[in-house]
Amino acid sequence: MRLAGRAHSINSTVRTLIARNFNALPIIDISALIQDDKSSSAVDCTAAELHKACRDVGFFYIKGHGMPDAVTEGVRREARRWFELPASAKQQIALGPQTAYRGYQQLGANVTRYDGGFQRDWHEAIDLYKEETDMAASPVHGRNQWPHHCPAFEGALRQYIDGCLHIGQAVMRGIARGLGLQPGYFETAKGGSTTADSSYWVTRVIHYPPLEQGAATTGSPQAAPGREIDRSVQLSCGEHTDYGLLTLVNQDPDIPALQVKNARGEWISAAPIPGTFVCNIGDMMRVYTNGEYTPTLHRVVNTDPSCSRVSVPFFYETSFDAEVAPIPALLQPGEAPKCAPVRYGRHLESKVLSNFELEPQADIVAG
Ligand SMILES: N=C(N)NCCCC[C@H](N)C(=O)O
Ligand SMILES: O=C(O)CCC(=O)C(=O)O
Ligand SMILES: [Fe+2]
Repeated sequence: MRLAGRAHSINSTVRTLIARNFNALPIIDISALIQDDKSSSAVDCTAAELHKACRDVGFFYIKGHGMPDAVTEGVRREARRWFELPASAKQQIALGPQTAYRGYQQLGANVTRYDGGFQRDWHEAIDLYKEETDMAASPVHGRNQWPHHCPAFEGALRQYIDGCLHIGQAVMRGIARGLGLQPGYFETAKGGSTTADSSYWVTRVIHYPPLEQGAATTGSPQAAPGREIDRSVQLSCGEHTDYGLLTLVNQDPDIPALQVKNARGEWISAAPIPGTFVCNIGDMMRVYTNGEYTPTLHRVVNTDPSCSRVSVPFFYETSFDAEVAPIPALLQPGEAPKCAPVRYGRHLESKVLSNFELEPQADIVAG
């Protein structure tokens, strides 16, 4: 566990820079958190491992999460079948401003900001969020477009989301403890409580076809002015950090494609390990910890021309209205917060509204 007298923040910044030269991602068994064994020293050990992983890497695998393989595999299998449907069937649940950005996005519709320009992501996906009917309050509020015509897929997704909410809450209890806070800190946080019920969760069901032969996947893309798309580089998903608290990635086995950037700028593979989720912290954790935990850049590059990959990341987030600010108990006496408070919902809106190309591109062949 963390001790009360903490190093001055300059030291902690230096330590973070050194420590972020990781070559591999830690694997953390969270079974003690899932069992919620309050008295157990196993919970303290797990919390200490989470603390080190969040501070030094920002990414880790979790095992012992209790979600049966049948659920993680089932949702990927049903997703794969759904993506094989004809484009016209998939377009019936197409997303746009009128669907609160919930539903299907075809190959190339998602873009990632890059040094002032934009780069097209080579994936198709279904985006779902916590349902919120007060549509006037946000452009992302609305109902989901569930794949109603595939009841097995819809059922698998709902079961998967319930399970992920439970795991997300348990891991956040461990992270709170690792920070020296009450385990339920994020559940009762002053700026907005985050529980399995209140989390403004997101899930993306993603299909990554192989990259086109000869596509450039390395090198620095040209900065493009305004919203111009840089076509010199093709990545399955461009380099980014996630927007909220905690991401859980359920990925196809045997296809290493997710890559995590260390402080030397090297890409470290987050290759699939059966029975685990890859976990990472998002932008809100940087604010809560006043920069001690920074979200790690990552990208997806599916270069194997014989493999098409499915992943189902689940984003466990704060409530939509949460006012996220540095946690006072984590500051040194007299230390001024350096991270400005953020309303999570506003941050999410700004990301989502810049993620889609508004005009369909003639050079994209609908999958
Ligand atoms: N909900 C989350 N975190 N989604 C992450 C997607 C990252 C890619 C997106 N085009 C972007 O530029 O952010
Ligand atoms: O597909 C993956 O492995 C991760 C995708 C991702 O980083 C995201 O959607 O935020
Ligand atoms: Fe991500």
